[in-house]
Amino acid sequence: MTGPDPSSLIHDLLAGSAPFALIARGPAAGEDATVEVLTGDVVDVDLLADIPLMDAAGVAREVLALVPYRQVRERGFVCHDDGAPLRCLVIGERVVLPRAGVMASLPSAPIALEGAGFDIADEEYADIVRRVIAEEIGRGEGANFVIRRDFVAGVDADPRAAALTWFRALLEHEKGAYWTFAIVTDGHVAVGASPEAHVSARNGVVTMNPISGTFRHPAGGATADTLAEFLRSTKETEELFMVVDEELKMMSAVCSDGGRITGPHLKEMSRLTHTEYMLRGRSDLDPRDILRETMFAPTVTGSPMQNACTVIARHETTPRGYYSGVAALFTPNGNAEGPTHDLDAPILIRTAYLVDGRLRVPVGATLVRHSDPYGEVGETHGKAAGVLGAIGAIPRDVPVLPADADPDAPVAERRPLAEDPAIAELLASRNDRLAPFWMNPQDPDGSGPFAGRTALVVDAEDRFTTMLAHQLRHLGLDTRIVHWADVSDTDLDAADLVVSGPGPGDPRDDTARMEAMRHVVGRRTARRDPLLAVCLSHQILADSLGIELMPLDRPHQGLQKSVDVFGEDASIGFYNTFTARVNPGNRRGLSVARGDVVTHVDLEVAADPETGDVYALRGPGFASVQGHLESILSRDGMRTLERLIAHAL
Ligand SMILES: C=C(O[C@@H]1C=C(C(=O)O)C=C[C@H]1O)C(=O)O
Ligand SMILES: NC(=O)CC[C@H](N)C(=O)O
Repeated sequence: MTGPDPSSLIHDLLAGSAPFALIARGPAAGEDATVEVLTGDVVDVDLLADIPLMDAAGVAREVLALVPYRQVRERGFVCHDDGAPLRCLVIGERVVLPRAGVMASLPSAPIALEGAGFDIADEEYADIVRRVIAEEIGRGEGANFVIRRDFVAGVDADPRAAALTWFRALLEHEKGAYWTFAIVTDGHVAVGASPEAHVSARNGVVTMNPISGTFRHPAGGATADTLAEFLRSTKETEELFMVVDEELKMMSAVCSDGGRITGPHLKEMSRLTHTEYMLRGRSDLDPRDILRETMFAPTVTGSPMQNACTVIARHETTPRGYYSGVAALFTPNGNAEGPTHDLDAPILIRTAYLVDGRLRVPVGATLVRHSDPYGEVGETHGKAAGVLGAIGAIPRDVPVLPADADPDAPVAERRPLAEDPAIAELLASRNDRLAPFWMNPQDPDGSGPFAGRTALVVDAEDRFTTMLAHQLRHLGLDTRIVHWADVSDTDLDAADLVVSGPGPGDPRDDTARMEAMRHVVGRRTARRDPLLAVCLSHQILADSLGIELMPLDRPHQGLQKSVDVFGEDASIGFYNTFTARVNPGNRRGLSVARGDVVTHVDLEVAADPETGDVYALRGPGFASVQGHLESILSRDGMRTLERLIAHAL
């Protein structure tokens, strides 16, 4: 490769004052590995739509944007607002250099840290985990939430030198990163090795890469046995499924074909191994719109995503800055039609920030119903360790050789554990549980059984509605989604089918949202107009029929279960903390818990024979379901959805 001499270029970056970005995409090794060196001017903008992709003459140009977490306000979501700018490096020059040459030119003298440690103590973090499980998941606020803590230290070094030193250290000591990068702008340094691509768009193909499930390597490194044990963990498996569901909601919002999943794969890093899926679909949206619709990943926020922002604001006391935002590279693609730019956007995790002599390395863990508080504490240490080890804040991992190893033998690159047949088998077997609808290519002909009819989906702040809408379209329905606050009676009365959606919270509350959903359900049933009520709306419907609502002993947030739905077994995904409950044994009947208030004499109840938990209801013109037929966890989702709609219509 020809090009400028890496050492003089690095020297200029170090000595100069202009902003720059260094990006190493893909695996650390390999002869054709490169580093992209980007320089240009910095512009701070307010909104994603303001990212200046065109110059004054209307010519497409390349832009690298640092998108802070506070940008969720664009979606109407809440956050602690620190005013972190949406910072754009409008690229004037791009140079691509061989990685080895750049590495050799980067500084390596250690950067001293002072007063290093976590801002939130381990015990305090464990308490937060307990509170989130009890007060959020335990009150139906959602299935999984990511709460962060920050490793902080004082740094008395030149920020540019620190940036280049840490960038080198990450290239040397971390592996498996999607992007290793250093972004230096006035007064702000961000250096990281992020494993996770949030979203990319290339030639009309959108890809998302949910990563969840974290295996902390034991001393001496991961082995097939220890990894297999991790892969068998229900918690880790369900955690990954939950974030795939949440990202499929985003894919269904931006892709005409909803998105298809492949995987699971392993992401093997220096001290951790993660599990991941890839989601792919087609979209011709402007990449800035794709980014807005997908802000931000559930793997770093939670689900349902909007309420996760509220939960984060309740349990984190300081603003996130860029943590869990993205670095978004918009590159002109020269296409004559469609979007002018491709997008590549890693999530800003495993990243060190240096501002005003303070180092900050934020890190979070996904908290789910069966999280162990100290397990999650350990996970935050494990995730921070990749960056902290590389920058010398904690000891670097020294590879431990087996006792019988020949110390003089050349160090062989270890075979990826993903190639171990037992591991490959364990990974592949995860898909047996999942919905074929989201795994297989879908034929998009739209001539399903309900063609010619309209559906209105009412969103109660859980974007499972986008997946439902996609499935409804697949079944032939002409489908529109409307937010609960925007739905009019005229809209409600006009649709052939109303699908009243799921949502966070206690269905017995009297918030404006719950009242609005009660109105939707009440109006459709009173008029005997076809209604399908899902999860929260199913609970609201049950309540209106006099069936009692109560919290489950243990939340079913992100749980897969095979249940009887009116005489057919169906494997369905559940995301509920509350349940409607009839007297056990009363599988189909009229006598419900508050027996004499039943308003529909021909109500059918599909309930658990042991607990009396109501899984589905049907009556004249309506059907409802506690589970999420749209979830990847619902292997029998499509079939059951079609049956219930056929009944309601
Ligand atoms: C939240 C972080 O990482 C995310 C959470 C993961 C998990 O909980 O298993 C795994 C990878 C990332 O998607 C972080 O590094 O701060
Ligand atoms: N997904 C949902 O609609 C959940 C409903 C309700 N918030 C519960 O937890 O039970």
